[in-house]
Amino acid sequence: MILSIDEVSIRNQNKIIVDQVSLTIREGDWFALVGESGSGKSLLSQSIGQLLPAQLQVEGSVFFKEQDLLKLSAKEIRKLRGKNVAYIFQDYQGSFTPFRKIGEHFDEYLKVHGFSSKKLRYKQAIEALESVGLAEELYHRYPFQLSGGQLQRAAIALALLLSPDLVIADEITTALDSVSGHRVLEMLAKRQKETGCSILFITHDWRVVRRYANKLAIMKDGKIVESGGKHRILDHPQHQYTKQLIKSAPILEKGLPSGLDREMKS
Ligand SMILES: Nc1ncnc2c1ncn2[C@@H]1O[C@H](COP(=O)(O)OP(=O)(O)OP(=O)(O)O)[C@@H](O)[C@H]1O
Repeated sequence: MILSIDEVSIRNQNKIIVDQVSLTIREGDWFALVGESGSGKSLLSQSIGQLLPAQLQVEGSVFFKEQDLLKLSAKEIRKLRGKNVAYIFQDYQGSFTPFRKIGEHFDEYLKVHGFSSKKLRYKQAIEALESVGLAEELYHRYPFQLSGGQLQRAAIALALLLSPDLVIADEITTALDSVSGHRVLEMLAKRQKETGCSILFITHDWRVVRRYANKLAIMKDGKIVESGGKHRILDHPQHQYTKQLIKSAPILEKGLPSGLDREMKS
């Protein structure tokens, strides 16, 4: 077991936004978290790395390898983020500082985490870029000189640079066109195979769930209404809300996995 979220609640002054959520992520899982907008998926994922806005309070525990992340000091959680738990966000531009070259981000990240040899840092950065299909020359470019898809792939390379055990990906393809989005996901899947990391994947896209996830949890109004293996949930949804969601995703209702593949590749 990599991560165990136990009865986590998140509240602001007047209401409970996430209500006693529990879920478990195992080694190598691609765990999809789906549900309606505003149900608390992003806040739940931010609570794992203590990234919640200061005005929100969190209760419960988040065990990562027997360590309760919610109890770590600011310094301890900073050390863990990136090295053990890495985030990729929808806003790929926000992952990079506009006036610093792509390579400088990799260099700095490695330096902070104790890689003292400049030559080795360069080698590792180039390998990381190449692992997501990006050429060496992109190391020397500024973020604005890359396309959205290239930037998001660079963000994946950066997130996976230190081989984290868990990658939290929050709607990472929403801002991309479908071809670039597909490429980004294929690269993430390839890197997952290579590194064996687990992925907590927040999405609205059922085609992505169908294609990549092995586990699934459905969130509504701050609660998990159903969770389990992907096939069990897609083929035999129990909760009324899950049934509704699946029904409103026409590609799933038709039950055409091969049709799905055609669409994803077009
Ligand atoms: N900083 C904040 N302070 C107070 N409430 C917030 C804050 N951030 C988000 N919320 C509220 O908490 C609820 C859950 O937000 P969250 O972003 O986690 O939803 P989500 O399920 O990720 O939605 P989406 O799929 O649209 O991204 C929403 O009602 C949102 O308005």
